[in-house]
Amino acid sequence: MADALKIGVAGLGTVGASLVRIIHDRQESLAVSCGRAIEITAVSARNRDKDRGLDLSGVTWFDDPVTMAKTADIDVLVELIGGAEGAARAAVEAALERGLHVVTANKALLADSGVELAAAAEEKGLLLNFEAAVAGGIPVIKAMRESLTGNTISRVYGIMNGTCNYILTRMEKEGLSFEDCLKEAQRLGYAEADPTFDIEGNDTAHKLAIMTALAFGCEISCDDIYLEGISNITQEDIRAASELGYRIKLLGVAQRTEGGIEQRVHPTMVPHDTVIAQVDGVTNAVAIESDILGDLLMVGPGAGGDATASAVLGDVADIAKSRPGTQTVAALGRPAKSLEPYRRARMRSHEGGYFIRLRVADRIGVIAAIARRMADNQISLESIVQHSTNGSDEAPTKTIIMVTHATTELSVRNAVSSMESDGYIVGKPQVIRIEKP
Ligand SMILES: NC(=O)C1=CN([C@@H]2O[C@H](COP(=O)(O)OP(=O)(O)OC[C@H]3O[C@@H](n4cnc5c(N)ncnc54)[C@H](O)[C@@H]3O)[C@@H](O)[C@H]2O)C=CC1
Ligand SMILES: N[C@@H](CC=O)C(=O)O
Ligand code: NA
Repeated sequence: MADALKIGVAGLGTVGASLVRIIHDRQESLAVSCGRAIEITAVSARNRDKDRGLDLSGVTWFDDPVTMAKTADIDVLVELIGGAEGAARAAVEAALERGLHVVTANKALLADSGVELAAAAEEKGLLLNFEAAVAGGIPVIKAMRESLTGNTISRVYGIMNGTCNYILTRMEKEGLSFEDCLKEAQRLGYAEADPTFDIEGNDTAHKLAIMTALAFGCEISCDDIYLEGISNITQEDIRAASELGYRIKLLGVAQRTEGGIEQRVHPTMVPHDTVIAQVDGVTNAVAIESDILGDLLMVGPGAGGDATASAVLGDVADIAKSRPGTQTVAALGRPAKSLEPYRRARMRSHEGGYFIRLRVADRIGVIAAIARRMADNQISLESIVQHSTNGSDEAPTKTIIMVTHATTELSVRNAVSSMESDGYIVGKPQVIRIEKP
């Protein structure tokens, strides 16, 4: 049997601790599958004294992951710290500089610097593997960068954040509050260290940016993503969606349009009878539409220690099975130098259906005024429903819920802003895009 593959694990939190435990428990079967043993020879985390229930005997401890990357007796750095800057980035850069393969689950880092890191790895014939960075345990990166080679991809979309899907599911099914669901997602190890990244959509944007580069062969451009999170989704929206035959999901969508590549992350209404609408809890789903294969939908665990560690382990195993000089899988599916510049399609040109919920003053002529503003902007309505009077006796209000036929983002923005200027709207209008799989 070949020499053991020596790995150094930086970060022993939710994912790192699961990975160490799994490798320890499955040493023999891994050695058989990979044709060589996988040995953890070094680890680094913030707190050496914390009891993680791990057997770290014979493993060298480093307080500083960068020192580990530069000096430890390892072939692979596994970075499970997180964050686009700081220790995670410095450790990955140091590892590549030193000629070590890298496995990371860090989508924030890849969304920020994936192209540079991919180029650095390729220059040295190293593997930069990051299956866990998108949709946790689901093998979407492997599918995109290997299995779909030769396909022209027209759209990639999906539920890519377990925390948000968990929150939306429990709010809908159990009527729980947003805050309680988020706390539970944190307790279960699904959320990011800063959960705003989850609920405001940044984490989905990081993942989408990586998927866009793989799908369309372009540079990663996370800053160009239209971004809306789920923090202003209310029980009222969830109920209204359900009455109309939809469920609300936080989707990341990247699609080729005449104007360029459209990238957007926002709460989305998906028809109740579609597979993606039925994906609940921490489960993720990624749909890839391509010309040779057709439509592919991958569904599975999107977050959590073991599910994520499974993807990390798969990446490590790929390195164990590879042989020096045969590292041919480019990190972003094609040589980093051949990636095209990202050409952004403007969000205002986005076409689709819209759900619009308005609270309006309950007075004569308001419905007619709303209908006029929609017509002024060439928006055709699929349905308009007026809900019972609310507000106070002195200032009664009612809720209007509209679903539009396909229109443009610009038309909807203009219509809503005209209605706001008309002066009968109370509070902030809610606008949710509809996606038809
Ligand atoms: N938790 C999940 O379900 C998933 C997480 N990820 C990604 O995996 C990575 C790790 O996530 P978690 O395990 O959830 O995070 P975590 O917060 O549970 O663990 C982070 C670990 O990094 C260590 N660390 C932080 N700063 C350090 C420093 N300066 N030096 C040395 N160690 C340091 C901490 O001590 C801790 O052991 C992140 O990039 C995250 O986005 C990806 C997919 C799923
Ligand atoms: N916080 C992320 C973890 C996995 O990427 C999520 O909830 O999906
Ligand atoms: Na994955």
